[in-house]
Amino acid sequence: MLATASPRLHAAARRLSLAAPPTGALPALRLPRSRPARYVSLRLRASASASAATPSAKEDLGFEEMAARTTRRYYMLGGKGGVGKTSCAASLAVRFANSGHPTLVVSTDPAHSLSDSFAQDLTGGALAPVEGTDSPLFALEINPEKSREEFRTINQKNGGSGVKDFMDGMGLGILADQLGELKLGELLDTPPPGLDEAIAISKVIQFLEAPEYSMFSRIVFDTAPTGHTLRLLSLPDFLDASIGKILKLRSKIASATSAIKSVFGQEVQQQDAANKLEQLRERMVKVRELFRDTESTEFIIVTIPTVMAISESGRLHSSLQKESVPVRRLIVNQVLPPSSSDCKFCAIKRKDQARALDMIKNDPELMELHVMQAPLVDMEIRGVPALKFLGDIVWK
Ligand SMILES: Nc1ncnc2c1ncn2[C@@H]1O[C@H](COP(=O)(O)OP(=O)(O)OP(=O)(O)O)[C@@H](O)[C@H]1O
Repeated sequence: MLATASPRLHAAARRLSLAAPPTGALPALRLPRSRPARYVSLRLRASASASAATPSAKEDLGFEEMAARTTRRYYMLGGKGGVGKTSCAASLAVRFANSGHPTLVVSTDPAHSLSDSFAQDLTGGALAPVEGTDSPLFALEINPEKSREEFRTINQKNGGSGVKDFMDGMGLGILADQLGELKLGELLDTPPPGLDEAIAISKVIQFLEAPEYSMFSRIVFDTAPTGHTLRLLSLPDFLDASIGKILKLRSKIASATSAIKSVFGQEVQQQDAANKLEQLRERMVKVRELFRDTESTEFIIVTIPTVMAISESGRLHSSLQKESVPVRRLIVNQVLPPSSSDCKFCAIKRKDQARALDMIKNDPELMELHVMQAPLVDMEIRGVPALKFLGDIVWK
């Protein structure tokens, strides 16, 4: 038998499915119009140490450990496409909000599904309050296209062929070629996958530094599928190195050409572009630091019990370890619960799942993680009541 939701929950889900959120372009990040009326005191337990990147045998990694400490903590949920990252991230956010933490859940996945998950329109690019939790819960879908546009603007100012022609004309072609070798134009024109997500995360970090957002003690990220996340992690080092070189080169060029450029009125523009690049580099460094901060951040891998998904989770885990990103928990979603009356299809499916679950037990890296199983439930998980239902089962 599958994990069964109550008829009331089913009725609530049916009502929500009639109110699908509209889609549309997302404007820039805005502040929420009003603060939530209701605040409940934090029911927090004594502080528990969470500094280890891998769990020790004695460490209790239940939900209490996640809810302990009033200081801000970030949880990034990631994994293969379609395994249930959004459902798990949204259910964790609801669970935090119901245990006393003012919480923000952010989607940086270009294919947003937070709106669908909360059955609420979150497409405005602003923090949207989510109704129905004990403590404030806000949700935010960041538009990766916007981040990309912002990046392209830097390129337009920073020199495509215009700058090269200009430098050629001044006998500075060699330097222009050096710039070309760094593939700056290419990089800026077609930003590498993961860059838009990195910029989106850095934006969230940036605005969370403002005093009006200090109330959020738990930030849950619903990240893009595995490939993007891995590229995002290697991106800061790559950008750090290339932008560093570019800026050095640019200052050499600037000193040689400033007089002539000022005649053409380009000096200010160049400086502005250099500042923006430097700003971007700093932001990327911050994202990298956040991902690696064992005190405040944890990456939770979400998977399903299939050989393919678990193999990919193993690779994701290795890459995260290589990048020193703290990972301690693994969610196996959509597990068929035991049953005494299986149909043939279910019996075969169950055997397949058991084989896949054995892979975790036998994997030297994955076996070290705290494994949580989430059952396959008999309803679509949409809206706060359904997310609470899932969250209470998974986050124990
Ligand atoms: N435990 C579960 N039981 C039943 N249905 C589930 C469960 N977990 C997720 N689902 C359903 O599976 C679908 C995909 O889930 P979700 O959007 O959370 O996945 P995702 O990994 O975020 O997907 P994407 O990679 O496309 O963003 C949704 O329809 C969701 O309701």
